Amino acid sequence: MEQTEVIKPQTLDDLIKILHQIFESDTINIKEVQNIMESYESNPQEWSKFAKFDQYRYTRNLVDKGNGKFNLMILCWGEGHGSSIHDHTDSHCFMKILQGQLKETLFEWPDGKNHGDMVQKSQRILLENQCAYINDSMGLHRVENVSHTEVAASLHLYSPPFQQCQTFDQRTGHKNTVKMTFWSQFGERTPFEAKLSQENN
Ligand SMILES: N[C@@H](CS(=O)O)C(=O)O
Ligand SMILES: [Fe+2]
Repeated sequence: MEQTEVIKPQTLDDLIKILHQIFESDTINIKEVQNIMESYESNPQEWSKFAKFDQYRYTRNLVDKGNGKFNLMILCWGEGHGSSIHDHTDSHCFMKILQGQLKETLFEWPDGKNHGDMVQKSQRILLENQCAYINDSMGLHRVENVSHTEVAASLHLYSPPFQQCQTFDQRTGHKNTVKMTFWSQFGERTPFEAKLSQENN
């Protein structure tokens, strides 16, 4: 049996250091990354400087550029906030819950024949410290903070990094390409000029 080393990151900085080491290699082991992200015990003192919320939409806050190999970001979800159905531009997507809970709904890619509702594959609630994984071969997803009383925060790693994705209309399967924006980068609010003509997904 293959032996996977279990390294427990002690802090968020420690986790980032370990991720840099892992992604130096050209081949990555999905389970290994997922396990390491999961074994970091979320400590808000370590990440609150990145967690900036907006009243209306979930925010994407860049934490680390992973030497060009990955983007690590914290997404902040107010009560009732959710994403549209979207893909991940052929990248790996790891998503760890830092605070609260998120509902993830998986959908099949529309096949262009059915013009009705998109086909839902599964649904689950992700709990604090859990780390989910998705890529385009597994389908599309929508993520939601369904709580009316609690906010949520999640740590996302995308490799390779990407700046746009496709969003899908649940009722028709029609798609749009959208640019993705950072609400903040390294703890600083993104200046207005840099955000012009960008949207959230
Ligand atoms: N993939 C989405 C967040 S999520 O709904 O998985 C994003 O990066 O904005
Ligand atoms: Fe996503």
